[in-house]
Amino acid sequence: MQILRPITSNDFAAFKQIAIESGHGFTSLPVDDQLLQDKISRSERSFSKQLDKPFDEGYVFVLEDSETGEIMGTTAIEAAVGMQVPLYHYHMGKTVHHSRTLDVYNTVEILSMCNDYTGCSEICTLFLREPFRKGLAGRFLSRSRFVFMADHEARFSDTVIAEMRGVSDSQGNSPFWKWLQEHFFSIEFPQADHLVGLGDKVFISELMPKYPIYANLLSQDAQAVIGKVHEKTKPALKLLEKEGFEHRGYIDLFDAGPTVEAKLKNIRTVQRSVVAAVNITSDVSGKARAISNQGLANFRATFTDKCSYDSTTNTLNVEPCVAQALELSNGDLVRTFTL
Ligand SMILES: CC(C)(COP(=O)(O)OP(=O)(O)OC[C@H]1O[C@@H](n2cnc3c(N)ncnc32)[C@H](O)[C@@H]1OP(=O)(O)O)[C@@H](O)C(=O)NCCC(=O)NCCSC(=O)CCC(=O)O
Repeated sequence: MQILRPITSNDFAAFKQIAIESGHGFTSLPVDDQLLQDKISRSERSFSKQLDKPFDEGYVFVLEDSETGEIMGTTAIEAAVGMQVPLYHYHMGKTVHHSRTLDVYNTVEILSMCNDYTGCSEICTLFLREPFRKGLAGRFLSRSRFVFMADHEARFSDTVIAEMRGVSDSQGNSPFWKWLQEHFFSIEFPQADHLVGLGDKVFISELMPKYPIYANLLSQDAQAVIGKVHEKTKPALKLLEKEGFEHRGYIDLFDAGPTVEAKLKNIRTVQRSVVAAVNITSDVSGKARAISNQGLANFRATFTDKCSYDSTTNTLNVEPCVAQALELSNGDLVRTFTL
């Protein structure tokens, strides 16, 4: 079975392998042993903290094949972003240049730097290793975060964002960054991206243009990637759009990838999942469902067709192997949704 659970220090080697595979532009997973270890320790502390509101917790999950022990992928949730180190975005607005005398009316797009998403929760670090990108695993990995958030609502903000990886090539060249580099910075995109991944963002406030930028003054190549995602990130965006996430004009400072947002309570998986009592029984089969045990440090979730939901009794019938994998006993409550 494929089990989603909190990361532990034993997962370090697999986590590092995922950081290597994720490549350039995947800011939240730099290949840096100390940083990856720190992320794991911070996650372990976050899962065990007693809290009634979010601050700077970071929850990291891994998807494990319980038969082989192989780690298939990872994902994470930041409880509240920008609280320790400022979180910057460009917001795309419009300004109108109008001359009645000359009968000229031009609408120009303006990029203004802001910290508008400070305090929001962020889903991030979604990565399923290439051999496993088939079937329902990717969908499960993305959507399961929302059931965790629904079950531990007080730990998160009511607004959830996702910063989508923007366009860059296999060498890590980003057309948007190239323009910024030429005019304001002298370092390469992978180095800037790496510094941000390490949390070292001071250089942004030191070197970033201080005034709003007219988008039409950027190079054509830079303009073309504003609000666009990396080819490999299109499935991740599609999954979020199906959940109701929207792009409201915020983009990443460096690669111009879109940041999308949704209210936690409006996310489709939150709305459509149900909390049901478990009935452990043999020979059950039905539509594939995701099931979580609603735990915190002992959070476990899986997806299976060895289950069936009875809406009249609000009961989820599951086979013993499913109950065992999720550490469930008869009558325990689970959150479940159809995949
Ligand atoms: C994102 C995942 C985990 C998704 O897994 P899979 O690729 O197996 O998913 P899938 O079920 O095959 O595809 C999901 C949905 O995307 C659609 N889809 C597939 N390819 C597409 C394309 N090129 N353009 C548009 N849509 C596409 C599928 O039809 C499906 O929609 P239907 O359901 O309608 O059939 C994976 O692709 C991955 O690891 N990608 C590389 C890493 C990455 O870039 N991660 C995001 C970084 S940005 C980030 O982490 C923040 C965002 C976040 O955390 O969610």
